[in-house]
Amino acid sequence: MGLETEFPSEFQTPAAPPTVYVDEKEQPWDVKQGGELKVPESFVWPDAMQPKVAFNEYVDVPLIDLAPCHTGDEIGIQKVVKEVDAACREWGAFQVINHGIPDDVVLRAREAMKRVFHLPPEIKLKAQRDYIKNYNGFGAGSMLCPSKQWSEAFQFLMTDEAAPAVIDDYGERLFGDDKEFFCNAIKEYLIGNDKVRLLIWDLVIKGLKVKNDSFFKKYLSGSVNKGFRSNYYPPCPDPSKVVGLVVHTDSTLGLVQLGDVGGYQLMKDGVWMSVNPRKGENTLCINIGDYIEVMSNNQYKSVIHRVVTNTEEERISIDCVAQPPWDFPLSTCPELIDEDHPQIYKPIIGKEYQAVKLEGHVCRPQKFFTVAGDAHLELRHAAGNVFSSTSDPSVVAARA
Ligand SMILES: O=C(O)CCC(=O)C(=O)O
Ligand SMILES: [Fe+2]
Repeated sequence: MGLETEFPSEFQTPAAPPTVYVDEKEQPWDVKQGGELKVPESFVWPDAMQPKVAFNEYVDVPLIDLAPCHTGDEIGIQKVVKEVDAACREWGAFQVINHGIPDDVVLRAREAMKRVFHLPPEIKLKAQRDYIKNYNGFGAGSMLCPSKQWSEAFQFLMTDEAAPAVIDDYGERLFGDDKEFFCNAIKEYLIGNDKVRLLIWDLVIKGLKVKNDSFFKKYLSGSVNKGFRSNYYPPCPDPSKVVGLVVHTDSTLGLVQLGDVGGYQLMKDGVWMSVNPRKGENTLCINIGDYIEVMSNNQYKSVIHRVVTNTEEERISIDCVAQPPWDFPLSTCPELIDEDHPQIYKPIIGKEYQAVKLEGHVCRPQKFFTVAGDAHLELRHAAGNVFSSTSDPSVVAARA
């Protein structure tokens, strides 16, 4: 079945799709060497890029209670706006409770994804990622990273109108006649996420004190593409040598359900920190993303993050995003540019921006569109991300 949301034709010839583990007979995490589970050599990352902070050396990122936004308590809402504003400026990420997605909806979505990731490779192959058309389906952790990550992911990007058919199609391929649980769980979860996204978006506009909010509102109007992405990180015999998900920033506002197991790490002031997933508390982790960083003239930060693994427990996360059509002109809100706050970013079309990311510049590709040229390149290196292109020697070494 054709999916409505396809990449523009410029994207349809990616240089080389990364390895898709699901097409191998055995998954790397199940391969025994001499009777013991070991990390295959091809998964070992260069020293400088190996994670040094453990999955459970937790820090608390700002935790914001959204309850007042549901009761309409004006004083409470003002407090939430201030908290969100401070978190976006300092961290680029925060966790929320009382976001409005009921516990049982979250649990069903998580259970559905657990069933998906536990399917045998030959079934997953039926939903293999389509690297030519739209990057939807099953595949290696990050499609932006040519090195092997200790994870796999299932994702799709689609318009609201296309969503039910896309989900039914994947349900059929993965579960046949038993697809109902999966389909209902994912559809319900997406509806819940839409409401939270609009709420956060509103708080962002209030926090930035923008008088004419149409600049921001345009972003989420019209034929918006919704993205669903679930990541699976199996236990790893040696987490110090591998990367679960490569260092990156999210393009757009991301609502990440971190699950109960640590592993999500963000970088703040040049230091990696493991975010406490707050087991059992029904939180969402909000990543501000690059687009809002650009729209806000760098007042709100797009958080640099990655995922590390552990030896004991598998980890599943679910990340939902929304983005305007590919020809959306990404630019800075005119109200947020003045003498004291000169424009940081050149305007760019959404698809050009994505093309830069897909080329392998996986983390804050600012060098391509800051007014000041290369000024922000340092950041990528500070994040330990030395991928500047797929011909980068360290990448080639890591792939060999
Ligand atoms: O697995 C996680 O916790 C985060 C996943 C993530 O960063 C992503 O899907 O962009
Ligand atoms: Fe991310």
